[in-house]
Amino acid sequence: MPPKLIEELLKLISLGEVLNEAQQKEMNDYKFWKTQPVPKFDDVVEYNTEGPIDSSKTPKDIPAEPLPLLSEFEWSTIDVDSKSELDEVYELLYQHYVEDQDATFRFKYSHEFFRWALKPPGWKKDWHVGVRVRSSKKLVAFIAAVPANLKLQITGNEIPSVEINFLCIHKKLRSKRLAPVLIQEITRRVNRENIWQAMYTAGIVLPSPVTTCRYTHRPLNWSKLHDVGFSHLPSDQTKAAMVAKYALPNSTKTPGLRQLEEKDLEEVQSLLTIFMKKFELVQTFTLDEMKHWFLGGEERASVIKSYVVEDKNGKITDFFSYYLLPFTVLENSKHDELGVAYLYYYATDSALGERDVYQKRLVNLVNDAMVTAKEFGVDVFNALTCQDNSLFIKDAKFGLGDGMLNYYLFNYKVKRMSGGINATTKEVDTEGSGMGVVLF
Ligand SMILES: CCCCCCCCCCCCCC(=O)SCCNC(=O)CCNC(=O)[C@H](O)C(C)(C)COP(=O)(O)OP(=O)(O)OC[C@H]1O[C@@H](n2cnc3c(N)ncnc32)[C@H](O)[C@@H]1OP(=O)(O)O
Repeated sequence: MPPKLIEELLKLISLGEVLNEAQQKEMNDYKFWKTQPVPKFDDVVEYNTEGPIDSSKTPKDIPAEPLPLLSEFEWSTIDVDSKSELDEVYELLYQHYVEDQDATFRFKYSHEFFRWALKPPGWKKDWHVGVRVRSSKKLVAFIAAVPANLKLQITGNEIPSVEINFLCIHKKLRSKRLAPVLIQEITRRVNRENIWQAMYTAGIVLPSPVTTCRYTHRPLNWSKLHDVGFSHLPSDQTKAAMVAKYALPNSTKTPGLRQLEEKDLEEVQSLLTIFMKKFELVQTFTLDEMKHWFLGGEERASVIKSYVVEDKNGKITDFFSYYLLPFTVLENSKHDELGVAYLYYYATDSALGERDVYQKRLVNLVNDAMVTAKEFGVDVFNALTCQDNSLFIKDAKFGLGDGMLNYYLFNYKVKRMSGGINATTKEVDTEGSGMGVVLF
């Protein structure tokens, strides 16, 4: 049984889960969402009916002026190159973003993380949208969009899109219908750039998920997780047995494993493109985007770690990446930070061969990823059940969390796909998933 408090950690990671709105409303009760171009819960979509929901508009039809706000508030485009403005976003998210029930853990965003997450190639300042109190200038709400190209593998349809993230409203301004205003304003700003589709994830159920994935976690430093109070000792176990269970080798096992370098990008792009054919919905990457997302861009952000396996002939056969986003631990005498890694994109040419060999390869790669992650102070390694993660989750000793993450597309209907879990039991489905996109 995964320890109770690790479950809470997973809830925390599952954005929005803490809102306790798991109870699904009827479509008609979604006063805002029922007015938006999103599929209804009972819409049945087949491959031949996939496509935009509303394709009637051009940028000329979109108002040039921002949506009206109540007079005490004003729109404020955030300059993420400004340290003081990033500090304000940090402060807002730190105090008001997602937290566990006891408010013991909080995301510890760094400026570097924000710049990596908010400034990929094609980023627009206009898409980092804040709301301030007019009189005090205090930042009280935020939402962000970044460009992303999505592709449906079965139909071959490409969808120029944005990914929406970091929607956050000050706790004192909740339930005042400000979220729909933020969402409509970011939609307006994106539409002005002739982009009509978006992808986003949330713990809560909205009309209508493309798929639902589950969080899983793998303790790397069981003792520390126990120290900070969210890893309970099962009654039939000893501490030593738990530490031994999660012990990892000191060094990686796969011959030829090394950090990704800029010279590898083209080869990794080809490997990733072939590997991604396994999934139904994927993100495609230009070389510039690969440099940003996997090497940390010009700044070489250290929040993203990427590795490749180079065989004896100099060919790259495998690739994996994960990003680091620690938690601040409140009110603990021993530790004030928890290292957390999230599995990001990966690819392996073994996927083209026998399933057993592929599955074993994935387990080895993920174990190696975790060995490298220990060097960066990672205490717990998380993965969703998207991609082919369900093929290694059990063997690599990941525990199932109770946090669910729903994936959504705005203004595009697609056939629902597997999220790597059984729709009824929510247990891991060893057939893998159709979702190839990873958002953070
Ligand atoms: C083409 C370009 C398109 C671009 C846009 C694409 C869409 C992007 C969509 C956004 C993707 C974001 C991805 C992320 O960042 S997910 C992370 C969300 N953030 C958090 O969970 C942080 C903590 N919570 C908060 O800050 C607030 O509770 C938020 C801001 C979440 C809601 O504020 P508040 O609690 O004060 O509510 P309200 O009175 O203003 O508004 C109530 C309405 O808002 C609907 N609601 C509630 N939560 C969410 C949610 N997570 N996604 C979409 N809709 C949400 C809700 O169903 C209701 O509508 P309806 O039920 O009446 O219909």
